[in-house]
Amino acid sequence: MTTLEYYATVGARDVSVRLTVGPGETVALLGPNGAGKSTVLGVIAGLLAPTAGQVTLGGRTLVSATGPVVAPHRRDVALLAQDPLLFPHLTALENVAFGPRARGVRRPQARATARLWLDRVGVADLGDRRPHQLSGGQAQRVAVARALAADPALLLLDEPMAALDVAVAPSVRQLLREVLVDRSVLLVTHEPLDALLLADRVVVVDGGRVVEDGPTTEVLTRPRSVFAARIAGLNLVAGTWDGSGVAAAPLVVRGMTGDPAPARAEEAVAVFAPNAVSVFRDTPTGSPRNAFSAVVTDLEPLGDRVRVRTEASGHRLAADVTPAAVADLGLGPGATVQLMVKATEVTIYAASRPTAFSAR
Ligand SMILES: Nc1ncnc2c1ncn2[C@@H]1O[C@H](COP(=O)(O)OP(=O)(O)OP(=O)(O)O)[C@@H](O)[C@H]1O
Repeated sequence: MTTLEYYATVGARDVSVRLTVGPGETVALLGPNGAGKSTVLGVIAGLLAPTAGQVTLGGRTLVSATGPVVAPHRRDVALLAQDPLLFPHLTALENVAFGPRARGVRRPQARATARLWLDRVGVADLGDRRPHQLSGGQAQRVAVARALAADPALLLLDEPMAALDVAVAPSVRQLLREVLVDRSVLLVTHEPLDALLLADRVVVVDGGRVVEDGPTTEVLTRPRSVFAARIAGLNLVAGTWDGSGVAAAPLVVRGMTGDPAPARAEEAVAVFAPNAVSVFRDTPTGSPRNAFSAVVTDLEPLGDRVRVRTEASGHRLAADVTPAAVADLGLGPGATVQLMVKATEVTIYAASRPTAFSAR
């Protein structure tokens, strides 16, 4: 169990991130496309050099913009990507034994370790197969065994379930839940379920900067960024607290202030669930509710409801309605609607951000 301390800038990509992974902690790194997640993994794995800052693992400097660099294979870091990337000419057992062998472990012992790991990941009977004789899920299990057989101080997971069949992903996710306990892990994922089930803490990056960093349940139940709100399935409008609502011109969203309460003129967010939003074709008169004019962009079935995605003056807002309402209102992409949400359904809190890191 080791601590990763990362603060590094990759100038050419305008990615400047500070994060830590504590001993035995799994941290999910989330963010939209192009946010900088792969850049962070690349710096840790030794594929990219930072232009400022440094990365240490267990107190050992892996890379620093000004100092020496530890070669990638000596970093004590294992990477599990969405593609298992097994050596095609080696059997599953030999693939798993490769890590211990590379560390100088003798062949019989490396094979014994590999057998234990294949058993642990549920494919003990597939040791003699070559990668082309394995299904996607089996190959990813072997890749998990290979990453862990080397007993790395830090495990990097890059969308580990993304390439798997939806029927197989849950069992691999469950396997990771078991084997990641007490390991230091940095997990890049687009899947909220991965973050919820696997991560102790979530770091959200956007535009090359950290915009949120906190315990998983805290970030996903009380998001402060549009991205975290989206993966948590919540609507979020960010703006300025004007004393009675969050002003995000031209919208003003009124609601109940939560903790931390915003100060006047301070950045604040208004958060509300899609099932709290009602959809109308015309504005009901005399309503004390929040009302936003919006255009439907997309409809998605969601259990016994339909999620209606809309754009309201540059804000993406979702409403969950019944299929009957979709038919009655004639909803479809391009339809103009009025969204209504009661102030009692909206929580407003200050959007204090993690301190920005700008080593340059
Ligand atoms: N090979 C590259 N050369 C130059 N710029 C790059 C390269 N790869 C990524 N970038 C840029 O670096 C920034 C961060 O990209 P990065 O790939 O780290 O994001 P990401 O969060 O991993 O995105 P995704 O979820 O799409 O994989 C983006 O502005 C991107 O355009």
